[in-house]
Amino acid sequence: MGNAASAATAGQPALLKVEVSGPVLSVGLNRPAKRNALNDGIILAIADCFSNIPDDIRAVVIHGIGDHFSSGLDLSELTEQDATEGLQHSQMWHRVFDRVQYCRVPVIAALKGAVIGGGLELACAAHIRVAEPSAYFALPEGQRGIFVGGGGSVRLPRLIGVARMTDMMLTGRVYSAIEGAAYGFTQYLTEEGNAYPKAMELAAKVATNAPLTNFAVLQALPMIAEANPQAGLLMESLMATVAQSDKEAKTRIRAFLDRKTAKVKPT
Ligand SMILES: COc1cc(/C=C/C(=O)SCCNC(=O)CCNC(=O)[C@H](O)C(C)(C)COP(=O)(O)OP(=O)(O)OC[C@H]2O[C@@H](n3cnc4c(N)ncnc43)[C@H](O)[C@@H]2OP(=O)(O)O)ccc1O
Repeated sequence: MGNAASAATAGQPALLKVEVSGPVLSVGLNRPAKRNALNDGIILAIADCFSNIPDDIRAVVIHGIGDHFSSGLDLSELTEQDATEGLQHSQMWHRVFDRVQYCRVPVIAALKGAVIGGGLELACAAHIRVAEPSAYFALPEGQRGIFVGGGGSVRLPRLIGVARMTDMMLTGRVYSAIEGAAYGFTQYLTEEGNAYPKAMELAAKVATNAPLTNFAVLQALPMIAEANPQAGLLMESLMATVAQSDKEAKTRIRAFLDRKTAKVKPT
């Protein structure tokens, strides 16, 4: 990867460890000594990385180097901010996490250890979340005297509901990996140490889908799900028509009919 923000500078390790594995881009938050706290440098590196996904990449895995996904906002950067700077800071995070959510290809988050505050908000912007038992989820903003600023109040209630997020924010309740799965925050719960390999395996799998189907799932489905039913059904028909008219769909359907492709079986 040639992006400047993720490159190591003057003896400092790169803030992101970016690796290519076939059609999958692996993006590791790389500040383990600070539990992958999100400072401006790492946020800008994420923006840079997600703005420059190479054309041949078909899926992205985001994960944390070390024992944790992320301890959230780097609190040492907040102490000097006034209200104007705070607003700019939060809106900068919004733009960056939007790049993750509206990424051209599916983004899978592999979660372990602390998934806290802004780290949880980053995970919310991914399309699939995979956790291992060490993962725990918390919003300690109330204890820090702040509010979520990375889009969490928009994305998290849509995943777990307003009531659970309210409880997390008011009481500082920490959800376990099992609760995260039960409440629909994560879609996969693996054995310890397996979240990243599982995320990479899933990424390799989604990378084999027709790009137009993945595009429809990432870009159209969220809008359809929030639209009024009539508008939603119209958008669905339009998207379905575009996808099934594509040569790729015709080739894939022909391959199934000719018994040249795998059947759908339970795993
Ligand atoms: C308002 O506008 C916003 C807000 C936001 C988003 C807000 C948030 O993210 S709020 C949540 C902030 N995070 C926390 O409160 C978590 C704090 N960290 C911990 O509780 C622990 O460090 C731990 C994650 C549980 C890990 O514990 P442990 O393994 O024992 O490690 P430590 O010894 O505690 O830490 C090692 C080292 O890392 C430093 N560190 C850890 N977390 C942070 C952090 N979040 N910020 C800064 N530094 C952190 C810790 O100080 C230690 O440093 P040393 O130098 O002492 O080694 C978004 C956008 C907006 O506009």
